[in-house]
Amino acid sequence: MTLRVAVIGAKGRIGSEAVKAVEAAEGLELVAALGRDSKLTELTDARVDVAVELTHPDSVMGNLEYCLTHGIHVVTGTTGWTEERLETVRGLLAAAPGLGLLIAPNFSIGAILGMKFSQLAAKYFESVEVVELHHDRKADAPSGTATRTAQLIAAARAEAGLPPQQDPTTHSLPGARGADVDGVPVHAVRLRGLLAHQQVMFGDTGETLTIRHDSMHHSSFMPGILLGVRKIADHPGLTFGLEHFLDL
Ligand SMILES: NC(=O)c1ccc[n+]([C@@H]2O[C@H](COP(=O)([O-])OP(=O)(O)OC[C@H]3O[C@@H](n4cnc5c(N)ncnc54)[C@H](O)[C@@H]3O)[C@@H](O)[C@H]2O)c1
Ligand SMILES: O=C(O)C1=N[C@H](C(=O)O)CCC1
Repeated sequence: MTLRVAVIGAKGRIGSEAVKAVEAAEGLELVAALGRDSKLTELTDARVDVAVELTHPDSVMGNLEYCLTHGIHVVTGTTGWTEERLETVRGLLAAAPGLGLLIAPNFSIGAILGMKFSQLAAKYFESVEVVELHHDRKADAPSGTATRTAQLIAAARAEAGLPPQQDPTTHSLPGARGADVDGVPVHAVRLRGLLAHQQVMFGDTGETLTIRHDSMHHSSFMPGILLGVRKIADHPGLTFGLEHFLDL
């Protein structure tokens, strides 16, 4: 059966790459490509099965609400997730049994493995800091990937009974020690020429371990998006993280 797919945010950096990927994919048909000025009714008019949502933290909630109240599964990579927003989408999904929503902070397989390796390493090191580096047009900071990585590390540390990290710094400019995500410092670099990069730095007595991932091109996200599109109908409810669709 051919899946009828839409891309919302089709003219954006990742959305335009997703349009090409869906068009080239076997078993998928691109039936709608929406930009900022498009009407969401185009989705229902085109009888879309799965919408790939790649827009902006200010737009994503409205798009998800339309899809989930009109019988359309969604795969989104848009960032800016908070517990409050997740509660809202859980409510929408509760009213739409059988529909699936995948929220993927990162679609790149390498980035997902980097998160997994960081989760594994977390309990063995006293210190950890996350540095994420992105292009200069990125809307949000820290990145969704870095936030998720820090949350996973913090949960693994807590589960292992590690105490909170100590920071003996007594003199610093505000922001110099990064943002605090569940006790893990996260530093965000924005630089023209970069795309999406992250290094997780662990330290303990006499050694460090750095887990680094680099996305050099938006094509790195496409296999993950296509996997999400193909699998989402079999995963009703909310799935947070593409790792749940991988055999990790
Ligand atoms: N999860 C991942 O792997 C991954 C990878 C790359 C980017 N992203 C995220 O995807 C989002 C988009 O990133 P980008 O670099 O492509 O940004 P971008 O600004 O290049 O593209 C976003 C596009 O969405 C459009 N848009 C905004 N509101 C819209 C709406 N209501 N309806 C339709 N279109 C709308 C904009 O006009 C723009 O063309 C960001 O949140 C980014 O962090 C996620
Ligand atoms: O380019 C972006 O913007 C990206 N956003 C995601 C994030 O915030 O983690 C994934 C990487 C690219």
